[in-house]
Amino acid sequence: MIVLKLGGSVITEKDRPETLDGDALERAADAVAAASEDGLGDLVIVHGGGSFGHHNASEHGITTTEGTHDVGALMDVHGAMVTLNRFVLRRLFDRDVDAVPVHPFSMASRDEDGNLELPIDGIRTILEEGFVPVLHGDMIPHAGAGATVVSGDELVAELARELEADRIGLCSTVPGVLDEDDAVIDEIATFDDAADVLGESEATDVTGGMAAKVQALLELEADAAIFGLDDLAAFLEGAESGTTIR
Ligand SMILES: Nc1ncnc2c1ncn2[C@@H]1O[C@H](COP(=O)(O)OP(=O)(O)OP(=O)(O)O)[C@@H](O)[C@H]1O
Ligand SMILES: C=C(C)CCOP(=O)(O)O
Repeated sequence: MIVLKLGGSVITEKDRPETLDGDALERAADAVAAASEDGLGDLVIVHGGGSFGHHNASEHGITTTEGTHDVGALMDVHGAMVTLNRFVLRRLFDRDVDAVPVHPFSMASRDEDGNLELPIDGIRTILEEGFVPVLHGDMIPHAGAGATVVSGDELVAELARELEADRIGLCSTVPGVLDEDDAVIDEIATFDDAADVLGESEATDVTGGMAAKVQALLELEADAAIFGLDDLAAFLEGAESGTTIR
């Protein structure tokens, strides 16, 4: 069982609102299709927002904790993510990957403390029937706050826990977590290992950039990797890639 996130920073041009990075998305889809042909096993894909979602959320002042009851604002963010989801699905579908959409807004929620609840049975059935579920960062109903953003990284962590993933990969625009000299840090075992270099995204991002990613992955039992697009094929083939979070 592999849970893979295609970072919004990879598949979109994150600093230009609602602009796809078509070449990068095609390369990512090629890697997934090639690995699937070679008998990858169960795969769940989650994609982030990049220039879809983050800009809209930021304009409306919505984050993972600041919610909205304005359905127009909610649908603005959700609609952008659904649009991006269609682009991702189309590229996978064109390469004979049996990818199907799973929209978190319609199934997940947060309780009053902000804890994410993600019913997993439907996703399990999708996998058992041989499809590849493709989730995405989204808006979700949030008790007492209307609706808030859920990041792809939170979804990855929850899916990995619930599905007892063997491997977790976050493909981002950087080749891994970088140190102060921009060299890839091979391994991170505690937040303090990298706290000094972990920052937010350089582009508009309402979900916390690299620091939030590492924090979420450290809480998991299974090892996770953060790597760039050049390493996606190798990751799917089972190689260690980028930064391993233990
Ligand atoms: N130490 C670090 N090493 C690498 N990247 C870092 C570091 N600190 C901050 N960053 C920033 O984190 C970004 C990656 O996080 P980001 O959340 O943008 O990625 P993503 O998950 O691919 O995109 P999205 O959140 O849109 O899905 C990098 O582009 C960089 O700007
Ligand atoms: C709706 C939004 C902003 C999606 C956020 O997902 P992420 O890019 O994985 O942080």
